[in-house]
Amino acid sequence: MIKTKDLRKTFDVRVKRGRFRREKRTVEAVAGVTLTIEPGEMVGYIGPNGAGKSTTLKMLTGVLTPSGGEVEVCGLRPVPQRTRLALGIGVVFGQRSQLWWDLPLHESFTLLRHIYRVPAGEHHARLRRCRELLDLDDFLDTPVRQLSLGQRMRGELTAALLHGPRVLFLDEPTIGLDVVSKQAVRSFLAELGATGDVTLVLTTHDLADIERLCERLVVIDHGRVVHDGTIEALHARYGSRRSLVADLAIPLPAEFELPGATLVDVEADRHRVTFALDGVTAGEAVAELVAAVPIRDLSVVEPDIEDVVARLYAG
Ligand SMILES: Nc1ncnc2c1ncn2[C@@H]1O[C@H](COP(=O)(O)OP(=O)(O)OP(=O)(O)O)[C@@H](O)[C@H]1O
Repeated sequence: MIKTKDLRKTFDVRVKRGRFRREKRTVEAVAGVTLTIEPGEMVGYIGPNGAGKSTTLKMLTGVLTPSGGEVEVCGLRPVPQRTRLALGIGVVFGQRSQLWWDLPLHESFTLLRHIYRVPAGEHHARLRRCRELLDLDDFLDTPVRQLSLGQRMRGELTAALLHGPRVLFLDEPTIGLDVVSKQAVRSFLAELGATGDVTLVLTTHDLADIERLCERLVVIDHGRVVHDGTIEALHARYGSRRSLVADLAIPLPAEFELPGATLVDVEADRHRVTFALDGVTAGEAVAELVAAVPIRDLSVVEPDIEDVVARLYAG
């Protein structure tokens, strides 16, 4: 569905040198990205500020002409075939709007139907689905400029989907949303992704979006791909482990050892112990611990995606 080979984008910028001189400098925003994304995949495309994410998305959507390499989306070359590509893709940029500010939301949707020449039946069926899943009915008659950010974002998602795109590009779709709106947007996207009809490419700094939605994570830094795989593979690469946290009824005996796990923390006052599970399942570890000491409470903590991604960015 999406293919890039050694995709590159450079920008020529003028930087100040001394009081009067300006020097030309070339910024390599995307420095050779090779990717294949299959139909129906949900891919998180992340990286630190300035890594080249937006520039990549702009080349995939035909907004920017690549400086080098190859790119194909829905079997089309994005820049020369931009008009045809527009029929096959939907785009949501959290910071920008594709709606008409002075029109009620439903009129924006009607305009989009005419622009994309969507048959009335298809339009109404898709709109009905979005209205149900995104709870649009309370504000369909409200002018876009009066919508809250959460309401507008639900409108943006609908607008991006009404022509039935095969690929949806999302750039920070949950930025600035409160927890309830974030959950609504994430659930909607999860449901959309589960149908397998739409390929999702999601760029975000909110890693909870990625954890909830994306099996595959592509991490870019300084314009280059530094990880392409599952979140689990990233954890494995950095040796991040699950932990077993247990509140004990009595202190842990000094001689106690848990094979395949490492004791990483003891909070003396609460008799709370934390083991990193290196080579043992949570079930085996619990069984060993219960046999040795009475336990009041316990939990298994998954490795934190923020930690592992921060380590990747730092590296
Ligand atoms: N039009 C432009 N002219 C000059 N340099 C640019 C232009 N657009 C982007 N850049 C530079 O290219 C690099 C990548 O920018 P890009 O916006 O793609 O990063 P990003 O990963 O989307 O960052 P962020 O997470 O902050 O949005 C940055 O160094 C940026 O300054």
